[in-house]
Amino acid sequence: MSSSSSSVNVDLARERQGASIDSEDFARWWAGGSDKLEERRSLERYVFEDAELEEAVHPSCLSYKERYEQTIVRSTKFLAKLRQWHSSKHPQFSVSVDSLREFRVLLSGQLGTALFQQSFPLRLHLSMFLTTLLGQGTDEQLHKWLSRAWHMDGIIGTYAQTELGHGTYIRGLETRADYDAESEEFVLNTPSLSAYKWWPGGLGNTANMTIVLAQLYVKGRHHGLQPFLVRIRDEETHQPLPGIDVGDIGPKLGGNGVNNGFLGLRNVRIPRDQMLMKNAQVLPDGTFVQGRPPLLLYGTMVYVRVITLRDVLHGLLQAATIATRYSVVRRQSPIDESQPEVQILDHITQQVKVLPQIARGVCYRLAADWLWNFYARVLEQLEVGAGQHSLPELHALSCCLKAVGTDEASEGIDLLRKSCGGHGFLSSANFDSIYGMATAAYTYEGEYTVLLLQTARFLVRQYTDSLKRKVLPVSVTYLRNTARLNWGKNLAENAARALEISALEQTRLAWQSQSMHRQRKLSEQQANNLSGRQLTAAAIAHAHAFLTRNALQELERLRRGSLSPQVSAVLGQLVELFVLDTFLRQAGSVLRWNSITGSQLRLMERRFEQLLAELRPNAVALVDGFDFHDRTLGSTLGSYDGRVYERLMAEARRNPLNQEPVNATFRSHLQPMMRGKL
Ligand SMILES: CCCCCCCCCCCCCCCCCC(=O)SCCNC(=O)CCNC(=O)[C@H](O)C(C)(C)COP(=O)(O)OP(=O)(O)OC[C@H]1O[C@@H](n2cnc3c(N)ncnc32)[C@H](O)[C@@H]1OP(=O)(O)O
Ligand SMILES: Cc1cc2nc3c(=O)[nH]c(=O)nc-3n(C[C@H](O)[C@H](O)[C@H](O)COP(=O)(O)OP(=O)(O)OC[C@H]3O[C@@H](n4cnc5c(N)ncnc54)[C@H](O)[C@@H]3O)c2cc1C
Repeated sequence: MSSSSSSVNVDLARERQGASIDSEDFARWWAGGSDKLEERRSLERYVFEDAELEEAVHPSCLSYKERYEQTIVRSTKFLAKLRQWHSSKHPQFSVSVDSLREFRVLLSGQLGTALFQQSFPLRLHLSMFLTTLLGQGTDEQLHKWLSRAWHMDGIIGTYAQTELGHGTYIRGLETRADYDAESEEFVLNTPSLSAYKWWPGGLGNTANMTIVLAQLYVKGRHHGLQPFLVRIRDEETHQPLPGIDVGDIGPKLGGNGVNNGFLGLRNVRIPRDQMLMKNAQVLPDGTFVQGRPPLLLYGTMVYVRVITLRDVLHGLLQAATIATRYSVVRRQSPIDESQPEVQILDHITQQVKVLPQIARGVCYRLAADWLWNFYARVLEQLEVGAGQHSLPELHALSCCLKAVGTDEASEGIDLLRKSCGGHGFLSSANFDSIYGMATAAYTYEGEYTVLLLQTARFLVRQYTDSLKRKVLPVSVTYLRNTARLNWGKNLAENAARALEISALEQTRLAWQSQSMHRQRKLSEQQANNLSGRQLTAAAIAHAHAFLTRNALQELERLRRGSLSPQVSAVLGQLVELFVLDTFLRQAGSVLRWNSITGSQLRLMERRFEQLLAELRPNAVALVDGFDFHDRTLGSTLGSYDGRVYERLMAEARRNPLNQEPVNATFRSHLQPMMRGKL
């Protein structure tokens, strides 16, 4: 349970009593077992009961500079606490990809989001800086840097890849590192305005070191992009070092605690051993040695894409928790004129807005767990240098799931915001910061369309392999199944199969489009550009086919394990709702590629509505089961006690504008204006 149950709103209390599932039972499953649930709750108590971590005023009422300063004050305190707690629980701790992920899940899933609704700059150190060091550093480099970096001993890092002129097309990055064999140093430069690094989180005022992605030149010869470890601020004084031009890029639509920055480099020299050399090396005499495949340089991007699905599903479920609780507390309009006004969740149109978002978040979680395990397997294959590895499949899947997941989670969060009417628009409801973070993820770490095109490239290749009767990777085996839809009794199975057929046909269409343009003697790139609509549609359809099939398969797998009957039943309803909802939202594409009659479609719609009715009584128990602490939700509308109006009023009164009866602008401007003296 998230917080005290004293004076709970009566409607909310009645919902809890009337549920047929036990939210604690669900919470144990959701957390991965009772030990994990208890461990997280004890950590939350440890952090949230610290008064120093509370905010005196709502962050939306602070200036940009004040917000940065307050974020630093609180985030350093928070990280110190988190470290103490972590080392008491894990005394034998060693830094690894797994442990970083665990730490990152703590930061993004619950605690980090709770305390820093617009995120905080030190996150980049823990996510991208450490991950790149781990993935791209040699053993000697790890020995030298990793422990210091983990403990932030004189090091606060970030990851500087994007430039003012280029984010997507990273081969076009302009920052260069020229090797000087005499001094055994690299000389780094951003030769133009468009070469300035632009966007890295924490770069503005916080980081004193960064990994810089730069084009390597040795004796004038180009050796592609490489990562360099560059100190940008003095460890003691924090002054920018000679040749460094650094600052913050300014307020954004969301994530305003992140301190995204710019960086110019003029003849900045670093020792040879500060190029991260796990993949490629420059020997002292300037000999360039390409070790592992150059593509592995992109490893950090794959990691963050894999993990982003999990980040955004948490945001979606936070928004769904807020909207669900509000929807049972809020009463508006009677359905039957002779009866009192109903809880807005009793309007079926409200159920359509809220319940599918819960189902979506849960099924994204099933996909995110699957994707993480797949990522870990591929990492092992790469570590042992296996000739046959699944990196292309992982890249293709992580791209389309990151793209579609961030797009649909953002869309879901905004729908949930709108489902709360006017109050949903207030910053104190907290949809703005949840949305801001989710929609940022649509762009960062690979923009939506660009990632879809990467997936499509893989799909078309697999499709042509299928024509040659080759064995296909597991996530695309359906491309070989040319059977038409065989409508059966299991509606979810029909829907999942129809989505696979749509994905297959979209891929075929994309391939045909490319081939048609190639026959007109266009280059491969021109043909790809002209087929862009078909290619992106294929990648979106593939993501939907994967997400629905994966949800059905994971449900079966989990049911073979130790699910309680209650969790099994409600999970079954959620998975079915997700599959039917995906099918109905994609009706245009589905009907284009499948022969489905009007009455079959009506059956789907009826079952969809039935599922809404079945889930309605358990809606509150379900969102309680996600176990978001009130501090995590940070919302006047979504707190555990449902005392919405009291909290709205209290938050309004806390607003700095209400701390004095008459604002000074009355005398300085309003009154003179009324007297015609302005
Ligand atoms: C509310 C909830 C939200 C809560 C959130 C809370 C949590 C907050 C946490 C905050 C911390 C995280 C903050 C993250 C900040 C973002 C950091 C960034 O954006 S950093 C900046 C991120 N920037 C970006 O992401 C930039 C995006 N751009 C790119 O990634 C690339 O330039 C490109 C892929 C588009 C093209 O690259 P190019 O070199 O031109 O390649 P070609 O197209 O010519 O393909 C050649 C071959 O390579 C293959 N291949 C390609 N990639 C990969 C791969 N990764 N692997 C494997 N293979 C790959 C490809 O398949 C092809 O194979 P084949 O067909 O030949 O066999
Ligand atoms: C909140 C936030 C945090 C970030 N943090 C970091 C960070 O820590 N470190 C870092 O290095 N970077 C960071 N970035 C940068 C981020 O990775 C890039 O913004 C992102 O990769 C998109 O690149 P872009 O901005 O160049 O967009 P562009 O590529 O310029 O996109 C603009 C439009 O062009 C289209 N387009 C571009 N190329 C193609 C193509 N080949 N085919 C079809 N359409 C195309 C896109 O679809 C889009 O519609 C961050 C960005 C944000 C928003």
